[in-house]
Amino acid sequence: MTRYDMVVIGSGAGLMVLEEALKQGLKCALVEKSKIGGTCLTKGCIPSKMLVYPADFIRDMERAGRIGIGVGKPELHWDTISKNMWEQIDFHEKIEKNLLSMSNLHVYKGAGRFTGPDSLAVWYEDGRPEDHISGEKFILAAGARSFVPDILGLEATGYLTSETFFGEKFPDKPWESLVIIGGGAISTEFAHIFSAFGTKVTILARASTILNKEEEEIAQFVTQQFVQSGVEILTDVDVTSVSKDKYGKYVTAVNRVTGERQTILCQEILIAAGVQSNGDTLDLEHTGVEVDRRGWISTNEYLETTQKNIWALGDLNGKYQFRHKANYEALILSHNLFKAGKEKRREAFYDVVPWTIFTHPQVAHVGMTEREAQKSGLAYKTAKNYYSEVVGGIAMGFRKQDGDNGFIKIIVGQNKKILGVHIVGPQAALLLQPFVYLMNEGYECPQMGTYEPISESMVIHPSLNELTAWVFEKFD
Ligand SMILES: Cc1cc2nc3c(=O)[nH]c(=O)nc-3n(C[C@H](O)[C@H](O)[C@H](O)COP(=O)(O)OP(=O)(O)OC[C@H]3O[C@@H](n4cnc5c(N)ncnc54)[C@H](O)[C@@H]3O)c2cc1C
Ligand SMILES: NC(=O)c1ccc[n+]([C@@H]2O[C@H](COP(=O)([O-])OP(=O)(O)OC[C@H]3O[C@@H](n4cnc5c(N)ncnc54)[C@H](O)[C@@H]3O)[C@@H](O)[C@H]2O)c1
Repeated sequence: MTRYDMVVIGSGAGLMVLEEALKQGLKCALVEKSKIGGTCLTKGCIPSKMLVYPADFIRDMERAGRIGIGVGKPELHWDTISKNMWEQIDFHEKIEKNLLSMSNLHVYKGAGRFTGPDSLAVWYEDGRPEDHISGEKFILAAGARSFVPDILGLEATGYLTSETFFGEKFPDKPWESLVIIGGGAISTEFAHIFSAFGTKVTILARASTILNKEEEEIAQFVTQQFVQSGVEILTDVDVTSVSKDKYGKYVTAVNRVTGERQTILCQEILIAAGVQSNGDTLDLEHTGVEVDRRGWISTNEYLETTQKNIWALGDLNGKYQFRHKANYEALILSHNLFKAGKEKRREAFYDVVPWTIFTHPQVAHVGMTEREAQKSGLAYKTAKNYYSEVVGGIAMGFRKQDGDNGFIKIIVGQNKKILGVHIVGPQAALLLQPFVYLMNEGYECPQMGTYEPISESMVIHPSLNELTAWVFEKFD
């Protein structure tokens, strides 16, 4: 049995810790059962944004008349759009080649499961005999996978998840109609993409609104914009069954409040009902690693699990599922493992986690919603400003009475402390990011006037903010 100084399971943000370990000259193993690069690169943030941008462009063209530009009906070149997207996904091959050339690293392309607190079996899909390895330290970065609700007829009818969409079920052309089950981030990004590409989209959401983690006014605003663009939204519904015949797929949903039943005919069904931990694939019962009742691995502020030689980061610990959050944790862990003495260890904080839903209009979020501020009992005040109130927005064609006139809403506590910021409209991610830096100043970053609030903050991924924030990593 080969023994390693460090074994990393999962090649998303896990790669960042691995790279640091390799730089230190440690003998390392990487265990990855799928494409190297993880969800973000191969089936998440990056390929989805290669589709979002063309969809944004179509929506901008549609409103160009307001600023005095005439354009014809946009023509969709699906081959070009798909090619650009697959080029990004295929980057995993380059990363793998590079890793394979490293002398102090062995890459195991299989599924890892613990056989003891410091030993792992690697199982291969192609039937090769298992490998057995052991390690001094283990980094769990195995992420999460789509949660598929138990719906009558679903398996027999067939459906997509983000994993199969960015895989074997990628369509030859946009569907004529699509039902999306779920009303969160994936749902609203895919609804934007495919409605702009001409697909008739219906969203079936269990909650009383789509985007139910967002500021209520913003969820309503996006709902109105979607309806305006022809997206049908049914909220408060339970999907009870699906079936198919020669005309297509049928999705039946029952309103949880009124009991009304509705059946929708569509060409394809996308499940976007949240994610579940991949912790259950790791046979953690052979270790002392504790998981919570939903299977997320419990970690403390140092990303330590309850087993002293095992750390966990990213989606797997259930604390916000964003790539920039996983990166933040990977940097903290690398620092603590390789650069710090015990007393100088960095702690992970989750008070200032920003995100952007790249739907249309874009939605950006950091800190508390007003409802959360109310619940907290803190004294607070709010303020709103609309795109139509500033020349930049007016020049983009926004007027007070326009239905798509987006806004920023801030929630501020005592002593001018920023509690929450929510933006809906063009470039929301870019507009939000400075608030993230401010919210971190004097908290994560003790000295004022340095670039630390930028370099130490989470930077919304994948947004153009990375252009300005990552420059601090490029010193000669
Ligand atoms: C469609 C979509 C769009 C998204 N868009 C955004 C976005 O715009 N911005 C954003 O910040 N986040 C986005 N996310 C979320 C983001 O992708 C995740 O938060 C992030 O990738 C998590 O990184 P990770 O390193 O924790 O896990 P992952 O990147 O998921 O890596 C885990 C890896 O572990 C492997 N693995 C799992 N179990 C085992 C095992 N037993 N043995 C071996 N290997 C194993 C998996 O194959 C996987 O490659 C999106 C997600 C999806 C699905
Ligand atoms: N731009 C981004 O940062 C981005 C984009 C896409 C995905 N993501 C991440 O990926 C993860 C997965 O995205 P997601 O959209 O699947 O999850 P999500 O948690 O954002 O949304 C899931 C939604 O589905 C609803 N739901 C659950 N079960 C349902 C059912 N049976 N029927 C109808 N609705 C149901 C939930 O109420 C929830 O609103 C998220 O955690 C998110 O953080 C991020």
